[in-house]
Amino acid sequence: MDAKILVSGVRKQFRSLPVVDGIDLAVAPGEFVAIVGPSGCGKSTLMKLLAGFEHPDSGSVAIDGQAVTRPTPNAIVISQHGSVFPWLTVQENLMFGLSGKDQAAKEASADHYADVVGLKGFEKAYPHELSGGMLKRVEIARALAVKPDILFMDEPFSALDALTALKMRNELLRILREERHTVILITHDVEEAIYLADRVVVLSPRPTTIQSVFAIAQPHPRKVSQPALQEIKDAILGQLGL
Ligand SMILES: Nc1ncnc2c1ncn2[C@@H]1O[C@H](COP(=O)(O)OP(=O)(O)OP(=O)(O)O)[C@@H](O)[C@H]1O
Repeated sequence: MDAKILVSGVRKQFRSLPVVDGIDLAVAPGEFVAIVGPSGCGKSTLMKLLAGFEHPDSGSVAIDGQAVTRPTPNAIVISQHGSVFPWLTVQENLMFGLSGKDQAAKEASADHYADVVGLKGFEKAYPHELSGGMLKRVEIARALAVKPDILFMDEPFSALDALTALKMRNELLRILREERHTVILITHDVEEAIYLADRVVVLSPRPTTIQSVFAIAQPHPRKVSQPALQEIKDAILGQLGL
């Protein structure tokens, strides 16, 4: 099968600081790949290269066989910082970025995705009336509403409390069962990576390269406490020097 995302020999440095040192990675359509690595190794830089926000010094990134030269509309980035517009209601936030002139169709789509992420009844609420977890849901709904092929998620749940983060993981899996997306997730949380992903890529310290890759074949829902997954977790932590 042709790769959805194909990364070939990608290198990047900022002034004299080498950050990404030759990454090769092929991601299949619909695959969920988690990326873990030591703090500051270059994870976010790699994601920006994949999403077209940064350009490699050498090597290439292709999506559907097309070289990535700038951010493409069929891929959406969800970051830890959040980007919900505080002056717009939930519904207006979800309509933002939808093309077409048909206001009623946009409203219907916004309401559908509010429902998908469990925000039914909050369509007219403003962000300041929502909890942190609900805001994250707005962000995920807004990303899904534009029906992207690829979701780039950079520590999407790291600002949430532990319980909400656990809930959001399950929400994400539920949504992915209904709407197929290719997902690249950057996380510091090895358990989160094992719980969600089909493959976990472990990056080396900066300048980063791929140190190892773990395939996770267990069906969902997974229990990270099961022996096979514990073994993978220990191996990943070992790779990270822990
Ligand atoms: N635009 C930039 N200009 C200069 N240096 C940069 C730029 N972006 C990132 N860097 C540097 O690249 C290195 C890797 O940063 P990056 O954010 O990619 O790491 P990370 O693995 O995502 O970090 P963390 O684990 O802390 O989130 C850091 O030393 C950072 O200072």
